[in-house]
Amino acid sequence: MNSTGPTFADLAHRAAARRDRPAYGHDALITCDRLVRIFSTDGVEVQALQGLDLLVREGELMALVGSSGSGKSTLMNILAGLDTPSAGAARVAGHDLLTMTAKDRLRYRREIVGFVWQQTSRNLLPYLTAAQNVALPMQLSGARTRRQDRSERALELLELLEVADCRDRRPQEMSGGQQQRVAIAVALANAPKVLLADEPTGELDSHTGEQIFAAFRTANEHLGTTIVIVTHDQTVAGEVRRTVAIRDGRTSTEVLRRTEIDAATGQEAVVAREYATLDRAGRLQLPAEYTEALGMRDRVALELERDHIGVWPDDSES
Ligand SMILES: Nc1ncnc2c1ncn2[C@@H]1O[C@H](COP(=O)(O)OP(=O)(O)OP(=O)(O)O)[C@@H](O)[C@H]1O
Repeated sequence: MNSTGPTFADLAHRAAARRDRPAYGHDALITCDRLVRIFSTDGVEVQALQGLDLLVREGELMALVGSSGSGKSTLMNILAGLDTPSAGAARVAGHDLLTMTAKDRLRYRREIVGFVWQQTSRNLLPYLTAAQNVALPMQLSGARTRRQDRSERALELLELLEVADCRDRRPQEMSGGQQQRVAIAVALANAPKVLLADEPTGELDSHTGEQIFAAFRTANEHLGTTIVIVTHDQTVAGEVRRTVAIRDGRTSTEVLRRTEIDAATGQEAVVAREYATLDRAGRLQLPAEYTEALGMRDRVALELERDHIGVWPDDSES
């Protein structure tokens, strides 16, 4: 036996350490682990999600960005319980989205997640007033609530989102911005753990968009709801602490924003920093502008330094 190799005791120790290590995403409210979604239409396969990893902590308000076709809506539909992944793992608030039964799925959609869509018309029933729209999900949920309690809660939510004056109006009697705020109240009716919003400001002008974003922030701060917003809107993406970018069905970069106080002036400033996502297999995507600038292709040389890893163009031919 090679005397420099690990001893049996070493191997046992390593195995025990690996076993005791917390599972990936054990403390996250949303865990996507190597999520894959393949669509087949007319014999052509499209890999909309190609092993996407994402963790969202309880109480976070975060944005997802990415170019058209990168997989954002596919991910949102899976998290909303409307679609099932082809492979990988996805858990939201302890619910396994791959193995849920049809009954669990219905309960999940009614009680665990709320959603707000881009098309204002998709969020509200046209023949019900704002207050009735908000009360409806409570009526449909399994919990037995009194009619009076439902209307009180509906009004409280409309007040929180500053649209109490619209309580007796039907959607066509409200502006687009008011409809979206009522839609947020509907989504919050059953006190979901997670609120998902797919381009909620997409059909609105920028000023109204800001008001809608403020409504999400209110929900996050007052009710503690975890919120994930898909957006193309730079103002929205710039206002959250964390923006995750999706590229080709995978998370590629993250921008984190912190408030720092300038030592000299005492003024508060928001500092944003971009990070690349390192997946569980150790893969990371180098930005195209970096690799192109240095003519990097196919192969790069890596060197481990004391506090960083150096990446060099392939010099094997020279
Ligand atoms: N039901 C479907 N059947 C076949 N292909 C689909 C289906 N849904 C999405 N796709 C494909 O999967 C890929 C990802 O689509 P997805 O709608 O998730 O992108 P997106 O990032 O939300 O784009 P956008 O910003 O334009 O809404 C695209 O190539 C799309 O054509």
